[in-house]
Amino acid sequence: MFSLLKKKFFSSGHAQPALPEAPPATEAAPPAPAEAPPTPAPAAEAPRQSWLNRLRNGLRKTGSTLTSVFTGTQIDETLYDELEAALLMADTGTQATQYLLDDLRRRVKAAKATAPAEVKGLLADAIAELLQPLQKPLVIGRPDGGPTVLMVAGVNGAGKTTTIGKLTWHLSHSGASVLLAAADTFRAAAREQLGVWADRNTVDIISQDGGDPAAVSFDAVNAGRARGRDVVIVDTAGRLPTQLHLMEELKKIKRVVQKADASAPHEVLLVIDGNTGQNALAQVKAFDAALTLTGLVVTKLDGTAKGGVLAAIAMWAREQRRAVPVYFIGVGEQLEDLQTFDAREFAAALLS
Ligand SMILES: Nc1nc2c(ncn2[C@@H]2O[C@H](COP(=O)(O)OP(=O)(O)OP(=O)(O)O)[C@@H](O)[C@H]2O)c(=O)[nH]1
Repeated sequence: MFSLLKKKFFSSGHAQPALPEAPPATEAAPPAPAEAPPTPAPAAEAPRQSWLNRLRNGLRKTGSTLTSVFTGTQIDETLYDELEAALLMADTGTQATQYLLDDLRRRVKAAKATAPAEVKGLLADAIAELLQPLQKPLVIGRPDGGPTVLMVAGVNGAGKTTTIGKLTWHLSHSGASVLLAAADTFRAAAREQLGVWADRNTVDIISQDGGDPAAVSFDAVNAGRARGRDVVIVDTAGRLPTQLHLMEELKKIKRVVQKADASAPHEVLLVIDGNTGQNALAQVKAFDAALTLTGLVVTKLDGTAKGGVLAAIAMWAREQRRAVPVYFIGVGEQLEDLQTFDAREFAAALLS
């Protein structure tokens, strides 16, 4: 699931996350490690095939309109027109739609395709190729042994905290020790929610009632280094890009994290709700302008009719001439519903 640099991560079996040291005043102590583990079977044991089935099911609403285009008998302008409408309906956006149609026409010509069913296969190839640059593993571990700091942002309800909880679980079971920072200092429920994930995973959490989110993040990075943690994950409060003061707060968190560790944050991740389609793309642009994102997590691809947004994001990243990988995608609320993004699997699931 991750590309883990440290040797110890490759050892067989699951390293137990280390117990935290005596907690400082601001820290909520994790419960006894005897606490029952969160949910079902470990991801490593969850067959990729079952995940692919869930992905296919999740994308059915998006895919059914697209695949219906290929039920005719001829490859003609009507087919391309219908495909254009279907791609736009799937929130692929005008640029990516035009790009895919042009690319598809070239592929159809080169393959001398004569049946719509062949065109469907060629479209899957075109989508997979467009999405390919989004596929990249998240690298955890630093040559100097310091913690990899992940800063996580997004609008309210996008799935940040849940994603962090799932990632923590996956990381812990890969042998990485994690420390969480509850940088939403204003909403008690948000801290509690992160605290539940910390409890479930038996990892320590730096949290503060009120106060400055940047200060909590600063403390967490220092604590992560002092305690030899492999990963520090900073959960920030949800915000809209239009809330300029809150976007300034995010920038400040990033700056202050940098003060605690000049090479951090090593990843600035935006969590987006795949169900929000083009709106999610607008969020990517706005958060990127404020923070320079290094990666994305797309949640709630279960039951969405807007799965084409990944193509729109790929097109945007292409224009930026920058890799902004989609490290993970989510198709549900269970631990194993968050998995790495694979361009070809996604394209195949979309058109299955
Ligand atoms: N169906 C589905 N639900 C999800 C997925 N990921 C997260 N959720 C749910 O989305 C809801 C919001 O998730 P949170 O993790 O609380 O979102 P957040 O971004 O931290 O929200 P704020 O703290 O308000 O900013 C929760 O009910 C999650 O269980 C997913 O992939 N699919």
